[in-house]
Amino acid sequence: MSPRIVVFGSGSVGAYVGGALLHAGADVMLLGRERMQQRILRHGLVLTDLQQRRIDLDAGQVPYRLDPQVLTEADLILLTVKSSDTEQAAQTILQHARPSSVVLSLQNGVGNTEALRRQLPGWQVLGGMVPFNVVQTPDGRLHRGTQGELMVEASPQLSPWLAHFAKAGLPLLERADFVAVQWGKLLLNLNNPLNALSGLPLKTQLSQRAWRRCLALLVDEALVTLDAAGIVPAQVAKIPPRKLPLLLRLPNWLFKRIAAQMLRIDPEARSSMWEDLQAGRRTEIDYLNGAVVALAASLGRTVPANQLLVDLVHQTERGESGSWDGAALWQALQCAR
Ligand SMILES: NC(=O)C1=CN([C@@H]2O[C@H](COP(=O)(O)OP(=O)(O)OC[C@H]3O[C@@H](n4cnc5c(N)ncnc54)[C@H](OP(=O)(O)O)[C@@H]3O)[C@@H](O)[C@H]2O)C=CC1
Ligand SMILES: CC(C)(CO)C(=O)C(=O)O
Repeated sequence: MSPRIVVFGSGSVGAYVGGALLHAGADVMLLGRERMQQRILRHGLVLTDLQQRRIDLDAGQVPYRLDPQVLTEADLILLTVKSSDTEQAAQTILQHARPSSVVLSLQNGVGNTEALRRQLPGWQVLGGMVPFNVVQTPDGRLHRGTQGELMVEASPQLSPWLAHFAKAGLPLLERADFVAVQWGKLLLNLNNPLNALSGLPLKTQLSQRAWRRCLALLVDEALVTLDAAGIVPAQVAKIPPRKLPLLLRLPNWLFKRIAAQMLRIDPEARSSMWEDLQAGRRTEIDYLNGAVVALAASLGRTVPANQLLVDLVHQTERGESGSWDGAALWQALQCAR
């Protein structure tokens, strides 16, 4: 019997990765909530990407479960809940899964693997990083709108699954410097609140210099903080972290020529935080820009631009604030500094 994968928290990323593995013949169970189950019952599981690839799975072919009991059969648990659900998910794993199962977090943020290790002492917990974007489209697809390869913390425990991921078109790039990878990804995720507050698709938002200047400020603050903490972020995209602020500040015509890679984004793509605000869910702001605020505070420093974004997103979660335009936010960030 081939080892079983359970994707715990099968929303945008989980159902996309799980669906691709299922299509490639892996033994996969999707564990999630009613919202995604209903979507799959209505539309099937349809995966598309910016290279026009399409996978169509009928609802009957997709084992989507709501009962965490399925964790008892898991050899590999792919954790894809949002960061605020990690602690509860760890308790559920502890209650139902076998301690011999491997837990691979595919979440954003720098604290999830540590939180899991704290709550699952003695378990094999590994970090993973999803570089690409997945959105749920109104016509029922899960659409991957950007490129990049999955990175995972190097471990022999993953060897039974490497071939399955490769066959699914999602090869796992093993990295020994995983904390650096997580911080490298977090620098890119500093754009999540900007994208969410702009209400614009990622490509449109990043095409506007005002928004890029806001992002450059957030990245500047994070880089200074990481330097002070002795953390060197890894390069996880085409552009090295240190060059990012300079490139982001370029005028539109030059940015489009020099950083064309950054705009190789499907017009449909939006950040996961935009999806959260649309669905009226709690966002991951405390785990993204909030992680920079917390690291700075631990060093007796402040990062006013990132702090302002944390505050604005919380206001928006409470319905006290709406969307912004880039120039107005740029002004507000300048005032905050
Ligand atoms: N979307 C993207 O493009 C990317 C996302 N990521 C990261 O991946 C992680 C997942 O993001 P994403 O897929 O967008 O999030 P989603 O909110 O789309 O998916 C998470 C799913 O987990 C479900 N869930 C939460 N708790 C439980 C539980 N206890 N039992 C069962 N199901 C549960 C949620 O249900 P419900 O909503 O009903 O609560 C939801 O369907 C995040 O850390 C995100 O930052 C990384 C790269 C790209
Ligand atoms: C891929 C990326 C950076 C897209 O914004 C993301 O991680 C997210 O939406 O959470």
